Amino acid sequence: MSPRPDPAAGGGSARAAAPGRAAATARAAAAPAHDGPLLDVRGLTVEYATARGSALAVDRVGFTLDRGEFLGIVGESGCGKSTLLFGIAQLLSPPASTTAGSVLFKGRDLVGMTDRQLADVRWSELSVVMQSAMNALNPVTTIGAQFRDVLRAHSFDTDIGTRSREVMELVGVDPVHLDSYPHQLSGGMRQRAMIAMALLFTPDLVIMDEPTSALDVVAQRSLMVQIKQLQRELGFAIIFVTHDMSLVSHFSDRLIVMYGGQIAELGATRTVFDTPRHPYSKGLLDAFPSIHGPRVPLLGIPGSPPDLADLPTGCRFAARCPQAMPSCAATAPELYQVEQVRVRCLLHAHEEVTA
Ligand SMILES: Nc1ncnc2c1ncn2[C@@H]1O[C@H](COP(=O)(O)OP(=O)(O)OP(=O)(O)O)[C@@H](O)[C@H]1O
Repeated sequence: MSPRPDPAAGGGSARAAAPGRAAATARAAAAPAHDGPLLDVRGLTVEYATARGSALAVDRVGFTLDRGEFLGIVGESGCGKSTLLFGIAQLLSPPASTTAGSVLFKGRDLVGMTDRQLADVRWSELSVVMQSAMNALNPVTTIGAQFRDVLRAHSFDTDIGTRSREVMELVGVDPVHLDSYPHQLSGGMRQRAMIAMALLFTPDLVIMDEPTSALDVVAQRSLMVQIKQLQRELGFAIIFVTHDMSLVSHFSDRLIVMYGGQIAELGATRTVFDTPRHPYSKGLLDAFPSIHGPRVPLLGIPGSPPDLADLPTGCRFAARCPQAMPSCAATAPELYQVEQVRVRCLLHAHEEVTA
Protein backbone atom coordinates (compact mmCIF):
# COMPACT_ATOMS: atom_id res chain seq x y z
CA MET A 1 0.00 0.00 0.00
CA SER A 2 3.03 2.32 -0.13
CA PRO A 3 1.97 5.60 -1.65
CA ARG A 4 4.66 5.82 -4.32
CA PRO A 5 4.63 9.41 -5.54
CA ASP A 6 1.86 9.70 -8.07
CA PRO A 7 2.42 12.98 -9.78
CA ALA A 8 -0.29 12.25 -12.31
CA ALA A 9 -2.76 12.22 -9.45
CA GLY A 10 -1.77 15.74 -8.58
CA GLY A 11 -4.12 17.67 -10.80
CA GLY A 12 -3.68 21.38 -11.20
CA SER A 13 -3.31 23.32 -8.01
CA ALA A 14 -3.02 27.04 -8.25
CA ARG A 15 -2.75 27.04 -4.47
CA ALA A 16 0.57 25.26 -4.67
CA ALA A 17 2.08 27.64 -7.17
CA ALA A 18 4.74 28.84 -4.75
CA PRO A 19 6.36 26.15 -2.58
CA GLY A 20 8.29 26.80 0.57
CA ARG A 21 7.48 29.05 3.45
CA ALA A 22 5.94 31.59 1.08
CA ALA A 23 3.52 28.91 -0.09
CA ALA A 24 2.42 28.13 3.43
CA THR A 25 1.72 31.81 3.99
CA ALA A 26 -0.04 32.20 0.63
CA ARG A 27 -2.09 29.08 1.34
CA ALA A 28 -3.12 30.36 4.73
CA ALA A 29 -4.20 33.63 3.13
CA ALA A 30 -6.10 31.91 0.30
CA ALA A 31 -7.77 29.17 2.36
CA PRO A 32 -11.16 29.77 3.94
CA ALA A 33 -10.70 30.77 7.57
CA HIS A 34 -10.55 27.73 9.80
CA ASP A 35 -10.35 28.21 13.55
CA GLY A 36 -10.48 24.60 14.69
CA PRO A 37 -7.67 22.07 15.00
CA LEU A 38 -5.56 21.30 11.95
CA LEU A 39 -6.85 17.74 11.99
CA ASP A 40 -9.98 16.41 13.62
CA VAL A 41 -10.39 12.65 13.26
CA ARG A 42 -13.80 11.41 14.38
CA GLY A 43 -14.88 7.81 14.76
CA LEU A 44 -12.57 6.68 11.96
CA THR A 45 -13.15 3.02 11.17
CA VAL A 46 -11.19 1.00 8.62
CA GLU A 47 -11.93 -2.62 7.79
CA TYR A 48 -10.13 -5.21 5.68
CA ALA A 49 -12.36 -7.63 3.79
CA THR A 50 -10.85 -11.07 4.41
CA ALA A 51 -11.91 -14.64 3.66
CA ARG A 52 -12.74 -15.00 7.36
CA GLY A 53 -14.87 -11.87 7.40
CA SER A 54 -14.10 -8.29 8.18
CA ALA A 55 -10.93 -7.39 10.14
CA LEU A 56 -11.54 -4.24 12.16
CA ALA A 57 -8.05 -2.71 11.93
CA VAL A 58 -9.09 0.80 13.00
CA ASP A 59 -12.11 0.98 15.26
CA ARG A 60 -13.77 4.35 15.91
CA VAL A 61 -10.54 6.26 16.38
CA GLY A 62 -10.89 9.93 17.23
CA PHE A 63 -8.38 12.65 18.14
CA THR A 64 -7.41 16.17 17.19
CA LEU A 65 -4.07 17.60 16.18
CA ASP A 66 -3.06 21.25 16.35
CA ARG A 67 -0.76 23.07 13.98
CA GLY A 68 2.89 22.39 14.74
CA GLU A 69 2.13 19.51 17.09
CA PHE A 70 4.09 16.22 17.14
CA LEU A 71 1.83 13.24 17.83
CA GLY A 72 3.40 9.81 18.33
CA ILE A 73 1.49 6.56 17.78
CA VAL A 74 2.82 3.40 19.38
CA GLY A 75 1.59 -0.15 19.79
CA GLU A 76 2.51 -3.71 18.96
CA SER A 77 2.82 -4.98 15.43
CA GLY A 78 -0.60 -5.48 13.83
CA CYS A 79 -2.53 -3.13 16.15
CA GLY A 80 -3.52 -0.91 13.22
CA LYS A 81 -1.01 1.96 13.31
CA SER A 82 -0.18 1.98 9.59
CA THR A 83 -3.80 1.41 8.64
CA LEU A 84 -4.76 4.43 10.74
CA LEU A 85 -2.18 6.57 8.89
CA PHE A 86 -3.42 5.34 5.52
CA GLY A 87 -6.97 6.00 6.65
CA ILE A 88 -6.12 9.56 7.66
CA ALA A 89 -4.40 10.23 4.33
CA GLN A 90 -7.19 8.32 2.54
CA LEU A 91 -4.58 6.22 0.77
CA LEU A 92 -6.41 2.98 1.42
CA SER A 93 -6.90 0.46 -1.33
CA PRO A 94 -8.84 -2.84 -1.36
CA PRO A 95 -9.22 -4.98 0.65
CA ALA A 96 -9.13 -2.00 3.05
CA SER A 97 -11.84 0.63 3.15
CA THR A 98 -13.08 3.37 5.43
CA THR A 99 -16.43 2.18 6.73
CA ALA A 100 -17.25 5.00 9.13
CA GLY A 101 -16.04 8.31 10.50
CA SER A 102 -14.49 11.46 9.19
CA VAL A 103 -11.06 13.06 8.82
CA LEU A 104 -11.51 16.80 8.97
CA PHE A 105 -8.31 18.40 7.69
CA LYS A 106 -8.47 22.17 8.02
CA GLY A 107 -12.22 21.75 8.29
CA ARG A 108 -12.68 19.71 5.09
CA ASP A 109 -13.54 16.02 5.30
CA LEU A 110 -10.99 13.90 3.41
CA VAL A 111 -13.33 10.91 3.63
CA GLY A 112 -15.54 11.01 0.57
CA MET A 113 -13.30 13.39 -1.40
CA THR A 114 -12.73 12.44 -5.03
CA ASP A 115 -9.29 11.21 -6.09
CA ARG A 116 -8.71 14.51 -7.78
CA GLN A 117 -9.62 16.50 -4.66
CA LEU A 118 -7.35 14.30 -2.55
CA ALA A 119 -4.49 14.60 -5.04
CA ASP A 120 -4.80 18.34 -4.77
CA VAL A 121 -4.36 18.19 -0.98
CA ARG A 122 -1.60 15.56 -0.90
CA TRP A 123 1.98 16.74 -1.18
CA SER A 124 0.92 20.37 -1.10
CA GLU A 125 -0.88 20.42 2.27
CA LEU A 126 -0.40 16.93 3.65
CA SER A 127 2.37 14.50 2.79
CA VAL A 128 3.25 10.98 3.83
CA VAL A 129 6.73 9.54 4.49
CA MET A 130 6.78 5.77 4.48
CA GLN A 131 8.88 3.27 6.38
CA SER A 132 10.93 2.34 3.35
CA ALA A 133 11.92 5.03 0.90
CA MET A 134 13.19 2.20 -1.28
CA ASN A 135 9.58 1.09 -1.77
CA ALA A 136 8.10 4.55 -1.92
CA LEU A 137 10.57 6.02 -4.42
CA ASN A 138 10.54 4.98 -8.05
CA PRO A 139 13.69 2.85 -8.55
CA VAL A 140 14.12 3.68 -12.24
CA THR A 141 13.94 7.46 -11.99
CA THR A 142 16.43 9.89 -10.46
CA ILE A 143 15.51 11.68 -7.25
CA GLY A 144 15.49 15.00 -9.10
CA ALA A 145 13.09 13.72 -11.77
CA GLN A 146 10.73 12.47 -9.06
CA PHE A 147 10.78 15.87 -7.37
CA ARG A 148 10.16 17.52 -10.73
CA ASP A 149 7.16 15.29 -11.44
CA VAL A 150 5.58 16.09 -8.08
CA LEU A 151 6.20 19.83 -8.51
CA ARG A 152 4.84 19.86 -12.05
CA ALA A 153 1.79 17.84 -11.10
CA HIS A 154 0.93 20.71 -8.76
CA SER A 155 1.47 23.35 -11.43
CA PHE A 156 4.86 24.43 -10.16
CA ASP A 157 6.82 24.81 -13.35
CA THR A 158 9.45 27.42 -12.71
CA ASP A 159 12.50 27.22 -10.45
CA ILE A 160 12.08 23.47 -10.11
CA GLY A 161 15.84 23.02 -9.81
CA THR A 162 16.14 25.71 -7.17
CA ARG A 163 13.34 24.30 -5.03
CA SER A 164 14.68 20.76 -5.39
CA ARG A 165 18.13 21.86 -4.24
CA GLU A 166 16.61 23.84 -1.36
CA VAL A 167 14.75 20.86 0.09
CA MET A 168 17.76 18.55 -0.31
CA GLU A 169 19.83 21.08 1.64
CA LEU A 170 17.08 21.32 4.25
CA VAL A 171 17.45 17.63 5.02
CA GLY A 172 21.24 17.67 4.85
CA VAL A 173 21.78 15.83 1.56
CA ASP A 174 24.11 17.26 -1.07
CA PRO A 175 21.87 18.42 -3.97
CA VAL A 176 24.28 16.65 -6.32
CA HIS A 177 22.27 13.56 -5.42
CA LEU A 178 19.27 14.88 -7.30
CA ASP A 179 20.98 13.12 -10.20
CA SER A 180 21.18 9.83 -8.28
CA TYR A 181 18.83 6.89 -8.49
CA PRO A 182 17.41 5.67 -5.16
CA HIS A 183 19.64 2.56 -5.08
CA GLN A 184 22.74 4.78 -5.34
CA LEU A 185 21.98 6.40 -1.98
CA SER A 186 22.51 4.97 1.51
CA GLY A 187 19.39 4.05 3.50
CA GLY A 188 19.66 7.24 5.57
CA MET A 189 20.06 9.43 2.50
CA ARG A 190 17.07 7.79 0.83
CA GLN A 191 14.90 8.46 3.86
CA ARG A 192 16.13 12.06 3.90
CA ALA A 193 15.38 12.40 0.18
CA MET A 194 11.88 11.07 0.86
CA ILE A 195 11.45 13.66 3.62
CA ALA A 196 12.79 16.34 1.26
CA MET A 197 10.14 15.35 -1.26
CA ALA A 198 7.47 15.52 1.46
CA LEU A 199 8.58 19.08 2.18
CA LEU A 200 8.57 20.35 -1.41
CA PHE A 201 5.44 22.40 -0.71
CA THR A 202 5.97 22.93 3.03
CA PRO A 203 2.76 21.08 3.94
CA ASP A 204 0.80 21.70 7.13
CA LEU A 205 0.93 18.03 8.10
CA VAL A 206 3.55 15.34 7.53
CA ILE A 207 2.49 11.79 8.31
CA MET A 208 5.41 9.46 9.02
CA ASP A 209 5.24 5.68 9.24
CA GLU A 210 8.38 4.49 11.01
CA PRO A 211 10.62 6.61 8.77
CA THR A 212 13.75 5.73 10.73
CA SER A 213 13.19 2.06 11.48
CA ALA A 214 15.50 0.79 8.73
CA LEU A 215 18.42 2.89 9.99
CA ASP A 216 21.10 2.16 12.56
CA VAL A 217 20.73 3.85 15.94
CA VAL A 218 23.12 6.72 15.17
CA ALA A 219 21.55 7.54 11.78
CA GLN A 220 18.13 7.20 13.38
CA ARG A 221 18.87 9.71 16.11
CA SER A 222 20.43 12.21 13.71
CA LEU A 223 17.46 12.00 11.34
CA MET A 224 15.03 12.47 14.24
CA VAL A 225 16.90 15.54 15.47
CA GLN A 226 16.74 16.93 11.95
CA ILE A 227 13.02 16.19 11.58
CA LYS A 228 12.36 17.99 14.86
CA GLN A 229 14.46 20.98 13.80
CA LEU A 230 12.64 21.21 10.47
CA GLN A 231 9.34 21.00 12.26
CA ARG A 232 10.29 23.90 14.54
CA GLU A 233 11.58 25.94 11.63
CA LEU A 234 8.76 25.29 9.17
CA GLY A 235 5.90 24.79 11.63
CA PHE A 236 4.28 21.65 10.20
CA ALA A 237 2.51 19.11 12.38
CA ILE A 238 3.69 15.50 12.50
CA ILE A 239 1.94 12.20 13.10
CA PHE A 240 4.67 9.68 13.73
CA VAL A 241 4.21 5.93 14.01
CA THR A 242 6.95 3.92 15.68
CA HIS A 243 7.69 0.84 17.75
CA ASP A 244 10.41 2.76 19.53
CA MET A 245 9.25 4.16 22.85
CA SER A 246 12.49 6.08 23.37
CA LEU A 247 11.96 7.99 20.10
CA VAL A 248 8.47 9.12 21.07
CA SER A 249 9.56 9.95 24.60
CA HIS A 250 12.13 12.39 23.23
CA PHE A 251 10.33 13.88 20.29
CA SER A 252 6.54 13.73 20.58
CA ASP A 253 4.26 16.20 22.39
CA ARG A 254 1.33 13.82 22.66
CA LEU A 255 1.03 10.08 22.40
CA ILE A 256 -1.57 7.57 21.25
CA VAL A 257 -1.11 4.04 22.54
CA MET A 258 -3.02 1.73 20.21
CA TYR A 259 -4.24 -1.74 21.00
CA GLY A 260 -6.41 -4.01 18.88
CA GLY A 261 -7.39 -1.26 16.43
CA GLN A 262 -8.45 1.17 19.16
CA ILE A 263 -6.96 3.98 21.19
CA ALA A 264 -6.00 2.46 24.53
CA GLU A 265 -4.56 5.69 25.93
CA LEU A 266 -4.09 9.22 24.62
CA GLY A 267 -2.38 12.07 26.40
CA ALA A 268 0.67 14.25 26.75
CA THR A 269 3.72 12.06 26.16
CA ARG A 270 5.35 13.04 29.44
CA THR A 271 2.18 12.25 31.40
CA VAL A 272 1.71 8.85 29.75
CA PHE A 273 5.36 7.96 30.39
CA ASP A 274 5.31 9.19 34.00
CA THR A 275 1.87 7.79 34.90
CA PRO A 276 0.69 5.17 32.42
CA ARG A 277 -2.96 4.54 33.29
CA HIS A 278 -3.78 1.71 30.92
CA PRO A 279 -2.24 -1.63 31.95
CA TYR A 280 -1.19 -2.08 28.31
CA SER A 281 0.68 1.25 28.28
CA LYS A 282 2.37 0.17 31.48
CA GLY A 283 3.30 -3.16 29.90
CA LEU A 284 4.75 -1.43 26.83
CA LEU A 285 6.81 0.90 28.98
CA ASP A 286 8.05 -1.96 31.13
CA ALA A 287 9.17 -3.72 27.95
CA PHE A 288 11.52 -0.87 26.97
CA PRO A 289 14.79 0.02 28.66
CA SER A 290 14.99 3.43 30.31
CA ILE A 291 18.15 5.32 29.40
CA HIS A 292 18.17 7.44 32.53
CA GLY A 293 16.32 5.42 35.16
CA PRO A 294 17.67 2.71 37.43
CA ARG A 295 18.46 -0.68 35.89
CA VAL A 296 15.41 -2.89 36.19
CA PRO A 297 14.65 -6.21 34.48
CA LEU A 298 12.62 -5.75 31.28
CA LEU A 299 9.25 -7.42 31.21
CA GLY A 300 7.51 -8.49 28.02
CA ILE A 301 3.73 -8.61 27.71
CA PRO A 302 2.71 -12.28 27.81
CA GLY A 303 0.17 -13.52 25.26
CA SER A 304 -0.64 -12.14 21.85
CA PRO A 305 -2.86 -9.38 20.44
CA PRO A 306 -6.49 -10.15 19.57
CA ASP A 307 -7.57 -11.41 16.17
CA LEU A 308 -9.08 -8.34 14.53
CA ALA A 309 -11.43 -10.55 12.52
CA ASP A 310 -12.73 -12.25 15.66
CA LEU A 311 -12.67 -9.74 18.49
CA PRO A 312 -13.68 -10.59 22.05
CA THR A 313 -16.88 -9.11 23.49
CA GLY A 314 -15.25 -7.33 26.39
CA CYS A 315 -11.92 -5.57 26.76
CA ARG A 316 -9.54 -6.56 23.96
CA PHE A 317 -6.61 -6.59 26.38
CA ALA A 318 -8.34 -8.55 29.15
CA ALA A 319 -6.79 -11.91 28.27
CA ARG A 320 -3.29 -10.46 28.77
CA CYS A 321 -4.03 -7.92 31.47
CA PRO A 322 -2.43 -8.34 34.91
CA GLN A 323 -5.18 -6.16 36.40
CA ALA A 324 -8.18 -7.79 34.67
CA MET A 325 -11.40 -7.96 36.68
CA PRO A 326 -14.33 -10.36 36.10
CA SER A 327 -16.29 -7.60 34.30
CA CYS A 328 -13.50 -7.07 31.74
CA ALA A 329 -14.32 -10.19 29.77
CA ALA A 330 -17.95 -9.14 29.30
CA THR A 331 -17.89 -5.35 29.09
CA ALA A 332 -16.10 -3.41 26.36
CA PRO A 333 -14.56 -0.33 27.97
CA GLU A 334 -15.22 3.16 26.60
CA LEU A 335 -12.57 5.86 26.47
CA TYR A 336 -12.68 7.56 29.86
CA GLN A 337 -11.36 11.02 30.61
CA VAL A 338 -8.90 10.79 33.50
CA GLU A 339 -7.58 14.28 34.19
CA GLN A 340 -5.97 15.30 30.88
CA VAL A 341 -5.63 11.73 29.58
CA ARG A 342 -8.12 9.42 27.83
CA VAL A 343 -7.96 5.78 28.84
CA ARG A 344 -9.88 2.74 27.58
CA CYS A 345 -9.92 0.65 30.74
CA LEU A 346 -12.69 -0.36 33.14
CA LEU A 347 -10.45 0.57 36.06
CA HIS A 348 -11.51 4.13 35.14
CA ALA A 349 -15.17 3.40 34.34
CA HIS A 350 -16.28 5.85 37.06
CA GLU A 351 -14.84 8.71 34.99
CA GLU A 352 -16.59 10.61 32.21
CA VAL A 353 -16.86 8.84 28.84
CA THR A 354 -15.29 10.71 25.91
CA ALA A 355 -15.89 10.42 22.16
N1 LIG B 1 -3.87 -6.66 3.27
C1 LIG B 1 -4.51 -7.01 4.38
N2 LIG B 1 -5.52 -7.88 4.34
C2 LIG B 1 -6.19 -8.21 5.46
N3 LIG B 1 -5.93 -7.73 6.68
C3 LIG B 1 -4.92 -6.88 6.79
C4 LIG B 1 -4.15 -6.47 5.66
N4 LIG B 1 -3.21 -5.59 6.09
C5 LIG B 1 -3.40 -5.47 7.41
N5 LIG B 1 -4.43 -6.24 7.84
C6 LIG B 1 -4.97 -6.34 9.20
O1 LIG B 1 -4.87 -5.07 9.79
C7 LIG B 1 -4.20 -5.15 11.03
C8 LIG B 1 -3.42 -3.90 11.23
O2 LIG B 1 -2.33 -3.86 10.33
P1 LIG B 1 -1.32 -2.64 10.32
O3 LIG B 1 -0.31 -2.89 9.27
O4 LIG B 1 -2.09 -1.38 10.24
O5 LIG B 1 -0.68 -2.75 11.78
P2 LIG B 1 0.59 -2.01 12.37
O6 LIG B 1 0.25 -1.71 13.78
O7 LIG B 1 0.96 -0.87 11.49
O8 LIG B 1 1.69 -3.14 12.30
P3 LIG B 1 3.27 -3.00 12.09
O9 LIG B 1 3.76 -2.29 13.31
O10 LIG B 1 3.73 -4.40 12.00
O11 LIG B 1 3.48 -2.20 10.82
C9 LIG B 1 -3.38 -6.43 10.97
O12 LIG B 1 -3.29 -7.02 12.22
C10 LIG B 1 -4.21 -7.32 10.05
O13 LIG B 1 -5.16 -8.00 10.83
